[in-house]
Amino acid sequence: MRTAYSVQTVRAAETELMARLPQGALMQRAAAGLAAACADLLGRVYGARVVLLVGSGDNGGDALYAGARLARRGAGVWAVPLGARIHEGGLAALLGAGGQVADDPFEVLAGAELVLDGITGIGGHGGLRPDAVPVARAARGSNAVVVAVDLPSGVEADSGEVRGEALRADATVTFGTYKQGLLIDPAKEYAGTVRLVGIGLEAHLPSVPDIEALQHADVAQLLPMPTGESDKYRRGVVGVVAGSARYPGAAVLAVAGALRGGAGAVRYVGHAAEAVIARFPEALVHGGPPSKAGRVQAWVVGPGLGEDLDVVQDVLDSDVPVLVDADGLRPLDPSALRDRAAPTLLTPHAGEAAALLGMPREEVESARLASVRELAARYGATVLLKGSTTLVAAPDEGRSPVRVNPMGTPWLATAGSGDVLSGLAGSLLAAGLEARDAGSVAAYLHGLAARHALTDGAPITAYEVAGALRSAWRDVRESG
Ligand SMILES: NC(=O)C1=CN([C@@H]2O[C@H](COP(=O)(O)OP(=O)(O)OC[C@H]3O[C@@H](n4cnc5c(N)ncnc54)[C@H](OP(=O)(O)O)[C@@H]3O)[C@@H](O)[C@H]2O)[C@@H](O)CC1
Ligand SMILES: [K+]
Repeated sequence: MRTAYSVQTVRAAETELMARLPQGALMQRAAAGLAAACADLLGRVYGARVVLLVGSGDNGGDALYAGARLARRGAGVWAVPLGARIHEGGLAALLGAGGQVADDPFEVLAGAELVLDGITGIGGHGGLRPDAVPVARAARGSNAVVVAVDLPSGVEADSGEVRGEALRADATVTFGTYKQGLLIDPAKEYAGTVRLVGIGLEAHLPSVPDIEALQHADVAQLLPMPTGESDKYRRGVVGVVAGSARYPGAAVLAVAGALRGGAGAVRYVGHAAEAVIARFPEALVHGGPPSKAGRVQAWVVGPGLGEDLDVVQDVLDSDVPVLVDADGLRPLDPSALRDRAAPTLLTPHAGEAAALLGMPREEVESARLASVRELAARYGATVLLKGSTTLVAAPDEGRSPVRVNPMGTPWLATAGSGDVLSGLAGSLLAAGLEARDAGSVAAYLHGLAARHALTDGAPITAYEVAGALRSAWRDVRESG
């Protein structure tokens, strides 16, 4: 599991730790780890040409002290000051070690092998300021390896947003813990390979992180596996209420996802039974209503329902876990959902989330973490907010971290892909996973399947993603 903390939590832990250490000790630890990572990347430090982009805060200080360490080992190091102030101790250390302040930033960048981006870290807001933009572009356009100090400059540390221009790094060396933005797109894409340097902060961080991301081994542990005693009912039956005469395809795609989620059987209820059976003879089909269709261990309701929304309440009246997606999200009443005894999992995209919260879509997009937490609290449901980084929050007032999906790909923004995801997550619910696990494991497998399907870099269809779920599952199992 990869975990991350908000800036507020990091600063509180830092204050606690600093009170026990001599002044400046923490920054020295950070700089030592940073210099060691740079030495690894350079291979040979002696004679290497290093440029430091230095902002006005401690992030610049880290860069200057690391630069001083490299200069002492024989590197040529030039600082490019980009803030109204500069960390004085760091600058003195650099100059004392034989480093210099660059006369012409563009000239030193043209010959650089390594650039340390210390413009802003957790204290930065908004994109790069105008005077830093041409310098950052020159750094990116050079042949140098760009290493971000703590975070790529120009990204939002907490939300992972990039509001203006940011400096794309080849690698990021982060201190004490991952910052939230390092796990959330688009900032995550700017970070390159992330290396975590321990500075003793760990012991002062709360045991429950603010956010977490599953990795292969976590998913492998959560995947349902049949045992010798399993029959199809013990493995779970998932009921899928989806599709309509107008949108039969949504039913086919949701069933395709459900068949590959580990449940023992899929029971389809709705007006697209012929289309479902034509593609999947193994599905059990019923005309409806869901409450008369026979026992299931979890329901999926919503994809492609169109206007036929009475079934949503019928399903919510059941006493088993229910996943509500797409059209099914329209008629939801928060207090009725909060009163359900069994878990509910909602899977909106940003537009649907905005409608559920009664706010403009842009507000959800610009505060996705806060929005998913708010939705979960208000509706008393686990919420999976789809997007470039899918987020999953439980309705427990922050007791469990928000899960972020590290496996997304922009190729998943394709028609029907959400229908596959809802069938898959519902199947995992029926197989016995908790709602937060079902949602986050489904998002992970779905993203991984898209990557498997994308073998030749050409566009993929939702149906192909469903088909690749088997190889995604195998990939996870083999590594677990
Ligand atoms: N916490 C820890 O445990 C440890 C922290 N450490 C390090 O300290 C870093 C945090 O340092 P920090 O607090 O001084 O903030 P930092 O990111 O350097 O920014 C400072 C100033 O930049 C400015 N500024 C703002 N936005 C900007 C923009 N878009 N573009 C340009 N400038 C912008 C703004 O000042 P202004 O110019 O507005 O006066 C702001 O006050 C952290 O990331 C890590 O590297 C480690 O050494 C040890 C352990
Ligand atoms: K930085």
